[in-house]
Amino acid sequence: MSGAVGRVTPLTIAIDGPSGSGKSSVSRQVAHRLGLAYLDTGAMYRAATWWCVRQGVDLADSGGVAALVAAMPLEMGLDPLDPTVHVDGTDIAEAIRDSAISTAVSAVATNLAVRAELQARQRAAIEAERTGGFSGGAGVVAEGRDITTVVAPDGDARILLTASEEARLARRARDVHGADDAAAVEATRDQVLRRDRDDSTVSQFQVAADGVVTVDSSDLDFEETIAAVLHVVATVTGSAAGLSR
Ligand SMILES: Nc1ncnc2c1ncn2[C@@H]1O[C@H](COP(=O)(O)OP(=O)(O)OP(=O)(O)O)[C@@H](O)[C@H]1O
Ligand SMILES: Nc1ccn([C@H]2C[C@H](O)[C@@H](COP(=O)(O)O)O2)c(=O)n1
Repeated sequence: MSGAVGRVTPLTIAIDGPSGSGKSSVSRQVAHRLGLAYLDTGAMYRAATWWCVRQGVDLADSGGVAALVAAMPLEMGLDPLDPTVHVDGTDIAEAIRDSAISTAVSAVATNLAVRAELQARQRAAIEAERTGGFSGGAGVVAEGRDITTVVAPDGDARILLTASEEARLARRARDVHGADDAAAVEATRDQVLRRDRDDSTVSQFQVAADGVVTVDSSDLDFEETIAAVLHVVATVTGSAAGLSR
């Protein structure tokens, strides 16, 4: 529980961006510091992919995949300090980060019926946080690729978090390979750039939509990026909400 009970106006903060831009790590910290819940929508697409692989469906079978995802018993835990992902009672938080899932996830995320199903669940989770849920009604930071544009276009703050291709590849290489030398960066290219190419066929996350504020983290360190996002939240919500919560 965030201790946010009794606060007046719930906040929905929507953050989109390409792979490696820092959405997940920055959103978690922003949510924690503001006493909000944290919704990792990418984890939901990863969970759907894990579930389909587990059930043995061919990911190219769009009808089969859509039917499985429609019935997927997914539970998302929205504590920013300990976000959890369970499907059918199994904790899959680690399994969905496997490189096999990272490689396959775009095939599921570009299935339009899957998107409609998960977007509906995401809207429901956001609404639940505006009235109760983990945050006690304080609200949520939801991040992904289509949150500012499709899932929460009326969000109180909408941010596109970007970074140069070079910065994103280096960050992901350090995460996955523990180094950002040329070999590590090359080995990361598919998981960052090819995935972004595939994912951008169904979502718009490379350029900010109308009313969405861009934060470019290429030359910012982690703390500076969090501060920049908090500053945008405080500015666009028209109060000190983003700083005092
Ligand atoms: N401003 C920053 N400066 C340096 N490193 C950063 C910055 N922001 C995030 N990072 C680091 O970059 C890595 C990738 O960040 P993160 O996983 O949050 O990106 P993402 O946009 O959610 O990626 P994906 O969509 O592929 O899951 C993490 O190790 C994170 O700590
Ligand atoms: N709102 C979203 C969130 C994620 N996706 C897709 C794009 C990614 O390939 C995949 C996993 O996301 P990640 O954990 O890397 O942020 O899910 C999407 O299409 N829409």
